[in-house]
Amino acid sequence: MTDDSTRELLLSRIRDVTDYPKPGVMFKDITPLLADPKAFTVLTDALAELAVRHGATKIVGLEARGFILAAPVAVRSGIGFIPVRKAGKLPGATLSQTYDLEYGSAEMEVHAEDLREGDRVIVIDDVLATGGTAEASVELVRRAGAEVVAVAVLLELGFLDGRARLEPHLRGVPLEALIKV
Ligand SMILES: O=P(O)(O)OC[C@H]1O[C@H](OP(=O)(O)OP(=O)(O)O)[C@H](O)[C@@H]1O
Ligand SMILES: Nc1ncnc2[nH]cnc12
Repeated sequence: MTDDSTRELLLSRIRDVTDYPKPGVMFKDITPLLADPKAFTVLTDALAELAVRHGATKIVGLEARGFILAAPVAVRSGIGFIPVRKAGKLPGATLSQTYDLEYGSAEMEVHAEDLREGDRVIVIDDVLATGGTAEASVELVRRAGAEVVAVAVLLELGFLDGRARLEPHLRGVPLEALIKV
């Protein structure tokens, strides 16, 4: 469980950048958190605890910031890491999914052989904004035959209503946000 002091520490290490990458966007920059080993460790431990609590057998991280968070969680929890990459970066046979996000649209891919029926996947990312990225990742994991047991993010941007968009697609799967603004 994430207590108030943990949430306060994590939130204090996220920097607001106005009008980035486009006018009107309040960008939540996690680089100060990554540069603070105590905060990064607290974050890794909290996400690893979620992975274990939900009985995950695979950790899916979303390129690029999701990789930074999910990789140490995989090591900490002893669970395998599966990268979901932006299109065109994976060398093997892939499944792909297009999606919209707060400031654009994109396509994500996963190696088809990395996920299969029986796998219990926790999807990890840094930010839930409009929910488009998370929705696409859930779809991708399910198309690969695996089960999504949780979606976990560091920060939920409540004012963008991503949770409401995502919930019908989650079909009861918990969306865990360590902090919400
Ligand atoms: O909820 P959404 O509106 O879909 O937005 C959330 C996504 O946006 C950011 O990724 P981005 O594609 O900017 O890429 P990056 O991780 O490579 O910086 C962030 O890391 C999430 O993956
Ligand atoms: N406002 C935001 N800050 C950081 N990452 C994001 N991804 C989508 N919207 C974002």
